[in-house]
Amino acid sequence: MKAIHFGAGNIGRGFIGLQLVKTGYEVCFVDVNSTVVDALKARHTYEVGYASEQGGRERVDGVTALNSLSEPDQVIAAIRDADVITTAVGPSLLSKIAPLIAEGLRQRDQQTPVYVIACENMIGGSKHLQAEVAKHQTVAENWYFPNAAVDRIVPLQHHEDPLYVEVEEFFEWVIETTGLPEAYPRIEGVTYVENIEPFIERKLFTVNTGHAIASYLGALFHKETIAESLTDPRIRRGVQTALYETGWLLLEKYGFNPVDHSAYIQKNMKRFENPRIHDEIIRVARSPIRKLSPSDRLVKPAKELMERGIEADGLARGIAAALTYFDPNDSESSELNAYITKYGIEDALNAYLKLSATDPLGSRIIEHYEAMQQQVNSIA
Ligand SMILES: NC(=O)C1=CN([C@@H]2O[C@H](COP(=O)(O)OP(=O)(O)OC[C@H]3O[C@@H](n4cnc5c(N)ncnc54)[C@H](O)[C@@H]3O)[C@@H](O)[C@H]2O)C=CC1
Ligand SMILES: O=P(O)(O)OC[C@H]1O[C@](O)(CO)[C@@H](O)[C@@H]1O
Repeated sequence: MKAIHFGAGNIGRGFIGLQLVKTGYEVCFVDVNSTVVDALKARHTYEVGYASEQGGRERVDGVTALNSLSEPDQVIAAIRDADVITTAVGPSLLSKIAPLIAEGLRQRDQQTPVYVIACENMIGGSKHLQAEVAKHQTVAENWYFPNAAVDRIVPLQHHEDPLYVEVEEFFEWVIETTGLPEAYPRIEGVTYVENIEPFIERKLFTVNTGHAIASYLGALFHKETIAESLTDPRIRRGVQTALYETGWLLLEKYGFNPVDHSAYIQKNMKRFENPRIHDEIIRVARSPIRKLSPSDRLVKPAKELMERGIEADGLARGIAAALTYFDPNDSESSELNAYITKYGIEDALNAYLKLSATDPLGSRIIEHYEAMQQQVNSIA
């Protein structure tokens, strides 16, 4: 059994590659980072460490890698032979890897099924990748693109060994089975469900909404990590408020049990506070334009709540904080900041969040944004 995994980064090595190897796949990582690719090719093994009370390390053996920039033909050949293709490159890069995947799929024996699973923080990731592949190649009937949700906190890594990756112990990987043949491959640790929507929204609107707001409020109050942010009652309250709002929405939409969902929120607050994980604000806050887009973790639940006549003030505050965020090393943050400086907050709301300053959510965001501007000046 062969698997190709695009993106030998933190979640690629620390979660997806690990589970594939545990299942018995020979895993070939594809990446553009030559340090990581060369080390994987030379050693064929790496270690995953656990940031938990028990700690411990696991060896991931029998892996190799290819560089998609310098070895595109080899990547295409590897796709020809693969049973499963997974990705963890970041949502905005799926369009970049799609041509190579399309060419590899085109060259396959068309009788053999293949499963392509995007493991990205986005709703409908695999179907989005399928649409990107379809721009280059007609998608055959037995190329399956089941949507997935992946959850494990893997912070930025700062080790001498470029392959070592430290992860939290908790993980959840959910794959949608609707439309798959009976004999779809089972991956160790994966939960298979017929309808992924409740799972991906529960995860995105809790783990990712809470994390994002902790990061943007954290940046506003000059914190360095998520755990540090949550020791500040102003930030903690902001995160909890937003999570009870998204919780209300999830209960309305999917009929989750309120007691179970409250426990899920508290479990995630504990994950954010894990003292063994140094999760830097810059990682969790990265790509604010994507995180502020109408289909992502902040604006989507806020809009859906307001449409139901339910308050979303905590989310509005989190969104405002995201609009104040600035990291000069993050291209999206730089773009957003330059846009706000040039055209003002109302136009930015329109251009990036697809919200008008006069609608109830837009006007709440602007009120918070203006209050925060004063706060920025007073705590600077
Ligand atoms: N780190 C985490 O805790 C989690 C991350 N995710 C998702 O996984 C995805 C990756 O996140 P991370 O692993 O944290 O990021 P990362 O930056 O550590 O890994 C991304 C990898 O993709 C590689 N890459 C970039 N362009 C490429 C290309 N054209 N072809 C092949 N590889 C390419 C990069 O060199 C890097 O090694 C994101 O969508 C993220 O939302 C999901 C759950 C948890
Ligand atoms: O990877 P993204 O979408 O930029 O967002 C970072 C988020 O993803 C995770 O790494 C995993 O869901 C969270 O820890 C964090 O909230």
